[in-house]
Amino acid sequence: MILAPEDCGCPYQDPGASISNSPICNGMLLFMTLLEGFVSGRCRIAEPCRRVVGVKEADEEYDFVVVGGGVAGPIVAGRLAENKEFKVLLIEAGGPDPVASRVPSFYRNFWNNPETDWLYRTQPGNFCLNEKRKGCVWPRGKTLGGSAVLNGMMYHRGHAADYEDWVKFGAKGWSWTDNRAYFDRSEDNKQIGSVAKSSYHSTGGPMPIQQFRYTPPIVQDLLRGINESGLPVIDDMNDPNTPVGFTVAQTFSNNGQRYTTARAYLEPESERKNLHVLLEAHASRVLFDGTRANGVEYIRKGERKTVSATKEVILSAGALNSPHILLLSGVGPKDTLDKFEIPVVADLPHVGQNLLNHVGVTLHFLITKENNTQTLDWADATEYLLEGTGPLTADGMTQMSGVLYSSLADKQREQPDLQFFFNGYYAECSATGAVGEPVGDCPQNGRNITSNAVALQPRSVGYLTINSTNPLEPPLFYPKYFSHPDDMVMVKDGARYVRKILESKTIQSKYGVKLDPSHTFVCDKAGDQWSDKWLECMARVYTDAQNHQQGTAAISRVVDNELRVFNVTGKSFSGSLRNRKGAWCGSTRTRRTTSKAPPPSAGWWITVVVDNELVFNVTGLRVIDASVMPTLVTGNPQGAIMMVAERGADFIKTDWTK
Ligand SMILES: Cc1cc2nc3c(=O)[nH]c(=O)nc-3n(C[C@H](O)[C@H](O)[C@H](O)COP(=O)(O)OP(=O)(O)OC[C@H]3O[C@@H](n4cnc5c(N)ncnc54)[C@H](O)[C@@H]3O)c2cc1C
Repeated sequence: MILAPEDCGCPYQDPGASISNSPICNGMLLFMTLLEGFVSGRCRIAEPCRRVVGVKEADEEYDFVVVGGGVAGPIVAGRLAENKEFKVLLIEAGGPDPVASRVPSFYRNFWNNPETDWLYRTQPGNFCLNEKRKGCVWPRGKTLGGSAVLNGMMYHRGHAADYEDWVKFGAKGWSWTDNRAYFDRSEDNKQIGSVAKSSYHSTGGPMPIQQFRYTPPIVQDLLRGINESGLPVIDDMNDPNTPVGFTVAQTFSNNGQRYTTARAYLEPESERKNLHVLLEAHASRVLFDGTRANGVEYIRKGERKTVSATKEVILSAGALNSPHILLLSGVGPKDTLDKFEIPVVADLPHVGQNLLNHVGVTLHFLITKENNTQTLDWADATEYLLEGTGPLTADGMTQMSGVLYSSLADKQREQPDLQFFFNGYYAECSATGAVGEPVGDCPQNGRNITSNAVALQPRSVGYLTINSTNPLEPPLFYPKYFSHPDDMVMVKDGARYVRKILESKTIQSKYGVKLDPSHTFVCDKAGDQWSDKWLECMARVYTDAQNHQQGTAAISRVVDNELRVFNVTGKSFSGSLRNRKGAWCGSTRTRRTTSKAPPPSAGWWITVVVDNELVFNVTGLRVIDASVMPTLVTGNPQGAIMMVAERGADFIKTDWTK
């Protein structure tokens, strides 16, 4: 019965990138291809009638052009298109949201796949040394849905103190209280009254939030072990009354399926005619008339094309790509632009700076009381296809997380600076679907799991820059991990908590967990296991470069409080930002400036009084994504990025509906 595709009442649509290319299931083509075919044949998963597959070609002109269909872009485009007067284009470099990625257990199947991942790596340094000095791997989603197609789906809003830090950084009007309504606007919490309380969650937004339908037994045992270790077990990481503790996280999911913002906020072109989605279109630069952004150049099927934006261009290409596009467009540090002979539109020294990311150590363990077998089998696959339940509805141990204070944390602020992740028991691959199929060709005693201890407030700050003017050549990423000694202190503190948990009575008696010698041997000479020196060696070799990059076009450095790109050029000044009618519309700032920009030819602008002279901002250009978040949120960032996108869309709508 499960073999036959269902009749969904709409023609079959492109299912997007396939898991058959997944490097993680190398050599398991037959079973994985069959399973994927069955998944694509289920109406409630593939939803062909609701599928966004993109327009064949873009029109010549739109009111708004949004670049990047990841987490932020679909929210911005979807919210703008709610106004029927606006004509909106969303440009995405990758293809459609892969249907198979809706199966939560295929969490890792789209990593390292050139069809869905930008395949980024950092520049090498004294970290990620297991990668043979080639830097760290940074998976980044290249598909409609963006990095949310590759991510662990954990929903976290951060802590109130995070947004106090934003305000301290200069992001006026971005406190927890200011942001709260926009978190609420996006959320449709399915567990209010059980796991979540209505006082800090909401319903009715486009994004479904809930725990997965399946939790592997080891997760419950880990929570028992955590309790035995005297560490807190809590219901909800978003409850401000329990700022630290471990739990089964709530996720961006519904009915056993992953939800991206592309799925939650976009509708097919047939239903929303004023929103076009252009897929497989790589935006190469923003086009300007003077300092006014008026379009985007993109590369599609090997051809360079342009599209006009009569009102605004919005960059939502993520913290690694939005600054890249800015630099290629002549918005960035003048010396860099001069070096590559890119005409300077705005000398903004902070573009690409302030590259922040959580960082930690991955510790490898063996469960000695179990064999290393595949978690995915026919029975689980059938259960998922027929009932929408079972191990395929979850991402194994990844659904569990916790946050704690390191020895450096300021507990008064209730801002934890450590986060913990656990990995294993993924129902992601199988060659035959047989129960108990061994993992790999060489049978091994002991199941592999890992745990990560991560610093949420690292002091090391990186940067990115360009290596060429070729838009298809990736930027250079310098994360500068562990360049500040505090970061290592936090990571070591975290690793010791992991030890405590995995050495707890329940975990030892049921699973017999021990460190995996095939990984620890590298640091044998550094010192005794768990000693300071050994931990430092482990952190530098098995660096956990998280995927929470933020800050590269930060509010108050690159964009103003309403996410408009600055172009304050001229002399040092201290003045107020006013609109054409003279109304005050922004905070005063003082900065060194170099040259004067010509007035924009059309559209709105903000004037700035500079020693009695008038200069004009870059107009018609905003950045709305993780790039603008000036300091790290202490938790998984997608929830906060969604809040930023909701606010950004609101700023634009307010400006253009006056
Ligand atoms: C493996 C992994 C696990 C994660 N786990 C979690 C988690 O559990 N919870 C959580 O909250 N966060 C998690 N994150 C982080 C989260 O996914 C990101 O922070 C978030 O997706 C960033 O959103 P964004 O909109 O800024 O960028 P993205 O989601 O990366 O979207 C950017 C989009 O722009 C497109 N794009 C880029 N350049 C161009 C161009 N030149 N032209 C056209 N399009 C372009 C990209 O293809 C992409 O679709 C994880 C991330 C990864 C990679």
